[in-house]
Amino acid sequence: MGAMYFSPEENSEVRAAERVINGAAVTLRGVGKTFGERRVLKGIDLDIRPGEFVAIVGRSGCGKSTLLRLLAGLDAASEGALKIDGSADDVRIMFQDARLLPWKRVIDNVSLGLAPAFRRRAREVLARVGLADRERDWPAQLSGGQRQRIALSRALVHSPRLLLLDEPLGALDALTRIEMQQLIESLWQEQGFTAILVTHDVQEAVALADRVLLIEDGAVALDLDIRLARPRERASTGFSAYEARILQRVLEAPPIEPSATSHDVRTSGIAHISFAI
Ligand SMILES: Nc1ncnc2c1ncn2[C@@H]1O[C@H](COP(=O)(O)OP(=O)(O)OP(=O)(O)O)[C@@H](O)[C@H]1O
Repeated sequence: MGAMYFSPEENSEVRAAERVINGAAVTLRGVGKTFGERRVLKGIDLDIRPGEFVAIVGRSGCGKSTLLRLLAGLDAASEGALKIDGSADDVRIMFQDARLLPWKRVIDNVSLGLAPAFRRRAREVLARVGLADRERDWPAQLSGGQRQRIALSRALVHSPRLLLLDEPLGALDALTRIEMQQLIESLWQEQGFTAILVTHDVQEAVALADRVLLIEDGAVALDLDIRLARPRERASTGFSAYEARILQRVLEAPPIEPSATSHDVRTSGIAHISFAI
């Protein structure tokens, strides 16, 4: 039998089928969030498949972090239902700042909350992110990029089924950022978790995500599948076309008025979050 050739789209689907899928499914129905008079998120319906990599983009203040906080269970929705197929312990979140404990060594930061028997696992994860030799260091002895690798290790040591990433690479220089993107992509491919990444960087969204969501005026204004083979070639025409399309759509949206308030929320339903085992 001759060799089989796949178009980039088909190739991407074949690779997805080969991946270990260990991720949690996420379902949102009519999810909204109101702060005082301001209705930040309105009636969001969303189905995220196990193992999917979703990027969320949108103008500053559109509600990206709010949505992630609801998914992490750090905040409660004001309306609607949010369901994550797994337990609360299956969900981990990573922020722009590493939030390491300065008085604990690297290894102790990574194994925080773990029984001593799991220290070996912490060492394995540190080795995987390339920092095995820094386990006895204090966080202050590390660079920003290294600290984010530690934060990533601290999330991964728990083998999450849903990893939430809130602009985790926002403070890094361009080169470190690309290296970290590659690391996150390969860890996601190896471990099969569902990933939801909030980012201001449309190129980062296209480089990493199966699907890019644009939040605008509190709702999902664009839900776009990225059908490009991995690893993605940033200089390719297909890549640039996706990037241009998303960027153009973001720029079409009117800037968010800081004073904009709205809408009567008194009729909204009861907030609900549940984890199905
Ligand atoms: N705890 C809070 N109390 C009151 N208002 C809040 C709170 N958290 C967020 N908001 C408001 O909700 C809106 C959305 O904020 P959010 O942080 O989700 O935006 P974002 O899209 O992540 O912005 P950025 O890209 O700038 O980080 C903003 O108007 C913000 O002021």
